[in-house]
Amino acid sequence: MKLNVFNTADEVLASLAEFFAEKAAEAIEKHGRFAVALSGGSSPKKLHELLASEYRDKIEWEKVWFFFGDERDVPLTDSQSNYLMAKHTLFDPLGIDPSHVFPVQTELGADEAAKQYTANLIDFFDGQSASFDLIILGLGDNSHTASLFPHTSVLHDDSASVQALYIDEVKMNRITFTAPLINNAHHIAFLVYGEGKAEAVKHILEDEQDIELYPAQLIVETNDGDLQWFMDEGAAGKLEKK
Ligand SMILES: O=C(O)[C@H](O)[C@@H](O)[C@H](O)[C@H](O)COP(=O)(O)O
Repeated sequence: MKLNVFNTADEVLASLAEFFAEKAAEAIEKHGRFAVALSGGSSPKKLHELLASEYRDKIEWEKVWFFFGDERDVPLTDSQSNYLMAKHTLFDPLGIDPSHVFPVQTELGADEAAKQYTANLIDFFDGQSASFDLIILGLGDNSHTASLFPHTSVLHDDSASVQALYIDEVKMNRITFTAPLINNAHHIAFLVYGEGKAEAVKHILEDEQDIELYPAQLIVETNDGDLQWFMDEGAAGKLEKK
């Protein structure tokens, strides 16, 4: 696992954008496509905007396939939709072919949408266990990532799949990759900036193992995958070891 700590959020975003481009080039070179699962929330917005501007001509976007590590159970036209955020900040500015984007079909209802997404992944990965070239993750100040929230049943799901569940903390259904599905990726990148995340970062990286309290501890490097953190000094501020 590698910690990349920068002075400012802009430097964090620039570094992750470059990492995205490098992994895209490697994957396209190796197997002709780049499959990436995006994170929701607000942190990735500026990353998307950077990719859509500075990297417009530096990545073979027609060979990139987009998925979502989690989604809120809202219409895809709802301002809370992770898909809609990515559409506005990345897909539309780059003119991404909609057939290269896999929204969670929330119009089916959360349970059916999760089942359908799991089936979509099996199909996309030709019946093999889904192994994304890159999964981008955020970190909530309560130590959740994707929609793996504290004290929820999905934390104990050892299937590499997509699950739907009601999250009391946010009073809504969420659809989420399980930890094994995330951990099966070749590259996992946490994008975390701001002092508000410092406590959660310390819990994940330095405190005792307690996945019920700190679900992002579930995200680990596996044999052929690498895990990197892209943080600013604010988010890393409570770490003893940097
Ligand atoms: O759907 C979501 O909300 C995200 O996938 C979630 O896991 C997010 O990454 C964290 O909550 C951090 O969100 P911010 O980037 O807005 O702080």
